[in-house]
Amino acid sequence: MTDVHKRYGDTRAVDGVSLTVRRGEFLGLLGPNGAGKTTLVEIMEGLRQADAGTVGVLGTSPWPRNLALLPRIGLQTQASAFFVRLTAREHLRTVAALYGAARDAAERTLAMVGLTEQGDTQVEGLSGGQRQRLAIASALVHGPELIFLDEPTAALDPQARRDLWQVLRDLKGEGRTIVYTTHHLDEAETLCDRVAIIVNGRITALDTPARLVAAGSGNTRLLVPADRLTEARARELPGVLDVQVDGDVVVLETTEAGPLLSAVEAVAGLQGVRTRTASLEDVYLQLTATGDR
Ligand SMILES: Nc1ncnc2c1ncn2[C@@H]1O[C@H](COP(=O)(O)OP(=O)(O)OP(=O)(O)O)[C@@H](O)[C@H]1O
Repeated sequence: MTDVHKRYGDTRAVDGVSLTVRRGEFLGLLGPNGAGKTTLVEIMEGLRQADAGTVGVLGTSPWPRNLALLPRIGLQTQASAFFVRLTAREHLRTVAALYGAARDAAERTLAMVGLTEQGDTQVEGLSGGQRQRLAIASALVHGPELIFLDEPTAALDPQARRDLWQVLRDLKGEGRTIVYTTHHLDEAETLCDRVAIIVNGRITALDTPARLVAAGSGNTRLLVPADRLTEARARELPGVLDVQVDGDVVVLETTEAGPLLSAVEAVAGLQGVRTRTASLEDVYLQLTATGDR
């Protein structure tokens, strides 16, 4: 897409975005609530019309609504619709039939998202996380080339989240293209080939997680139990750039971890002290700190 704009009244939800997703790529869209991620994805999906700019999906235009694209893309949105009176299996078979997918596709996809045991449960009797997995299954059942997932792991418990990561890795391994939004930065760092950080309708960073982290702050953080070091005392230590109290730890930021560790050892001892190098979350917080929320 090139120079895409979308306004709602005075709100510039998408404000001049140019972005190319490569085939087989796993692209993460990150950004604060209201940054414009969903609007951007809905434009790519053909669910919303851009005010300006050009959009191409799998070599064709998604708007006006392009029926030929539907079998080739899979969508899971934050407001996925279900046939609530059907069982999970019946729901998925119905979706599979709508797309003309192979007969065994529903069963395979149920297993893929770990819902085989819930196959005979009515959709309205599924838990929030199970419904979310069914929504993901509905996006995948017809084997689409391009998959859009909007916060797919939001309602999932830690084990289900890890299981879905594996499903996503397998899909990528099959050569499928995945565009997904998430607020889990650890997840984006592990899964995505590239991430785009969106603030106020604009892409403020777009690169591999490793390069974004390397280009961000190279600072190291020392985490010291708060019962052993006060914030004021921490600020007096040599080489400390910043101090923050985060629950029961004092976080000291420095470029020179060695001398600071020695100073911390002298005043507080090293028991329970941890170090943490920069992560995608640190870069994200830096880039989004000045954005209006
Ligand atoms: N249908 C709409 N009508 C009016 N304003 C809208 C509409 N949809 C979104 N907006 C506004 O556009 C901006 C971008 O919203 P969008 O849902 O795209 O953000 P998002 O990044 O997906 O947020 P979240 O992380 O909360 O899902 C917000 O300010 C939102 O209030």
